[in-house]
Amino acid sequence: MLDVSYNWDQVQVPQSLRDFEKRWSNRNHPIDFSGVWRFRELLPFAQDDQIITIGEGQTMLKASNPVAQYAGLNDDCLYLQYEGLNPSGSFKDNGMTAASTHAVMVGAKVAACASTGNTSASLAVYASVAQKFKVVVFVGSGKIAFGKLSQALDYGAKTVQIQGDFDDALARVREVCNQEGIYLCNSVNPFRLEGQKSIMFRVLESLNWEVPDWIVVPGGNLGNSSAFGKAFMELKELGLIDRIPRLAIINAQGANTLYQLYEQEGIRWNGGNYDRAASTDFFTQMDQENRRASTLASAIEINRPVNFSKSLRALDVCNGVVREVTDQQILDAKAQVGAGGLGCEPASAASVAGAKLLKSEGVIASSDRVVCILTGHQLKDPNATVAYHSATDEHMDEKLTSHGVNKAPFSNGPIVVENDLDKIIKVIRSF
Ligand SMILES: Cc1ncc(COP(=O)(O)O)c(C=O)c1O
Repeated sequence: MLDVSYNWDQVQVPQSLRDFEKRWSNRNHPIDFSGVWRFRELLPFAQDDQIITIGEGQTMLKASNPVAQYAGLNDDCLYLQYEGLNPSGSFKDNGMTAASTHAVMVGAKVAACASTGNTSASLAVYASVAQKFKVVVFVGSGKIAFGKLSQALDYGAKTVQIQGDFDDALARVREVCNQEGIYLCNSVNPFRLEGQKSIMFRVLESLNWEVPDWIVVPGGNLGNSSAFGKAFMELKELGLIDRIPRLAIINAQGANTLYQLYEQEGIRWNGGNYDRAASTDFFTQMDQENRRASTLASAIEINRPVNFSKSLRALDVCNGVVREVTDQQILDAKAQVGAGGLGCEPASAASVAGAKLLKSEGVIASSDRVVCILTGHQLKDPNATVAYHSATDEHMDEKLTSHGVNKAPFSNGPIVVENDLDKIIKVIRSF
């Protein structure tokens, strides 16, 4: 795994974090307008005129009391960082602006990624805006939500649907990139993680540069969590913050490799000397048994996270914990996030389900300030949303039940009424 490291002595980092904020008023300046490049001195690998941006990172942090109550936290203690507001509808744009910039810097003519959907949507939009390189995306068959697939197709990416899941697609795209000299845009690309650090810069900025107690993030390929750990490590090193929040990474139960390795096998970063033999044995056994990830939160349906080692570093830096949540917990939390004002896709709601779980365990206190990252927009996966809300006591969607979702306590299904004014009014009055 490659890591980007800077010689900070040679970077003119603003002395006050507020200097980044001031750039916000400069709305006509494309680089200041970006919620990633506004912080460019903290990811200083490109010149201003090399940056490819579409105004990503105009996202917001919002306290949500309904969601706080659901998770068992006090009012004003739970915040949602809404990364679904990005141009392609997910956090991936934070990383893809950085990877696309680097791709053009090194003269790439073709870029590629494997994707559970959001990475491909994001790469496709940057390629269509930059018009400097072509894109090939690899997706597993039947494994991608339609909202996401439609984006890749519409932005003109060549889409290769291979028989297999995300883990298969990623293994193949890495081979293809090596063999064909194609620029790889999965989060194994360290420049992507540089862009994703900015999610934490914006969280801190929104909290008036006060460090929260917890950051809770869904874990799939573990790029976000790795980037967040690096962001806090560097901010502390630069003297821009004086303490580091705790990090909770939340796996879906059906894709819980990190949970198993960190919480059950007890593997720790240990200054970089983590127990490689134990993790290699784990993955070898996984291959021998052909164990496949399976969750309705398709964005995190990943069993072989490429950023495993970097996430161990992040957990070390942030005194972190890892938890697993069921698809039932994820979809219930998702419905609460939606009803609380900011819709998200299933994977994102793992963060809220995880915060609730950690509160019930007493790991998170009810007065802790907790930031849950909503990684993707609600419209990415409407099938999951409609299936949950259409559930009744008599009928549950088969796809839900096959993933252990047997009830929908927060469903809000459509009410069927005859086309008759009196009957419609009767129904409305019954609300
Ligand atoms: C919506 C959403 N949430 C979470 C993740 C997982 O993020 P990471 O791979 O950085 O752990 C993804 C990755 O595809 C995603 O699309």
